[in-house]
Amino acid sequence: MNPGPREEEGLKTNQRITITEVALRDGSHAINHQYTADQVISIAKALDEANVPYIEISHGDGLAGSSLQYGLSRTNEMELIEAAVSVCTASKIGVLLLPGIGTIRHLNEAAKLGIGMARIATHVTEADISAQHIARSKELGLHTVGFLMMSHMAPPRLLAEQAKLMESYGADTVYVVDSAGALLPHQVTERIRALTQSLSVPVGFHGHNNLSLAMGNTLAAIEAGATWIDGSVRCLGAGAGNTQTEVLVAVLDRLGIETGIDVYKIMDLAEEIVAPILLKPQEITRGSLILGYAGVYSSFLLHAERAAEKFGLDARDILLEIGRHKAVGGQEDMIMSVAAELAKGKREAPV
Ligand SMILES: CC[C@H](O)CC(=O)C(=O)O
Ligand SMILES: [Mn+2]
Repeated sequence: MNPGPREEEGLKTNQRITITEVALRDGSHAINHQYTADQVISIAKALDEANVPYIEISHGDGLAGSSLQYGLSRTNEMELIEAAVSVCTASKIGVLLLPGIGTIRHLNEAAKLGIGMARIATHVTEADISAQHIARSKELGLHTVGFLMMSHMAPPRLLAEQAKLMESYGADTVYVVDSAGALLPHQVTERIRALTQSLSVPVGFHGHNNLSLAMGNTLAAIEAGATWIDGSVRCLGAGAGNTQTEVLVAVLDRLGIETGIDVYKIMDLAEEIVAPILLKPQEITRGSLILGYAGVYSSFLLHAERAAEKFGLDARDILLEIGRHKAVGGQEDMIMSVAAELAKGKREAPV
């Protein structure tokens, strides 16, 4: 399959990378959490046939995210998880859980459906709230991942301390998560290195493409020692989306880095099954670019666009203000209040 010479310099070619496909979870943000069971079945089946090791399925904000605050799911996520488990033979289904949004009860329920992985996500400086959930996930026999969101907001040393906490609670892998797509390649390198130097467990990377750096950052992460990588077919994810899985698989194949994923099959499912369900192509629009520029949560984009329409504002002004407030995941309600304040200021400004 590999068509030509490999550019191996700098990357270890004997590395094996484990890919987690997130289009059915992070991609849920991009389609307003409107997945149907039929869509999930056809995507999961095709990912399984392409031999993708892990497929994450949950509301975009993790288990139990379906709410007025984060957006209501069209289909109960447990139904989606069950449907995906029933059609997968090679791929394992994973879930995302943000302690406080999802609870141990939701984790137990998902485990009963036959998942193989749970990723426990916290803000980058709040790893301590993951202890119980990581411990329970381990008791359930799941591959357990600590997922440190908004990693651009912590310097490498602090990030490594937080990762170490997750490892001490039992995490099998810890991820650097560039939720805002704000990290630059050298900052990814520094962060991944800080983790690989202080942890005994593998390190992962989850990128967003708001600054068009998802692929570059992912390669920097791999070069710095990350061996667990997230991708989304057709970039289907929050903001400008994630590292595009089918492209990543092809690039890694050219580099001689093993993923076990069938290059043609992952391309075909991207083109034939996922592309038709996109509401619009995952482009870097001025809105998503601002997310990376201002360091704002990628999943805030559609909320900010709605608030901009409601208050007659430019979504970029709202997102810049949210960036100044250093809002973290879970603070979606701030978007409407910030927009209301900006609109008030605009009305009251002297003409
Ligand atoms: C709100 C959860 C979030 O979408 C998780 C994630 O994928 C990220 O932080 O990038
Ligand atoms: Mn994400």
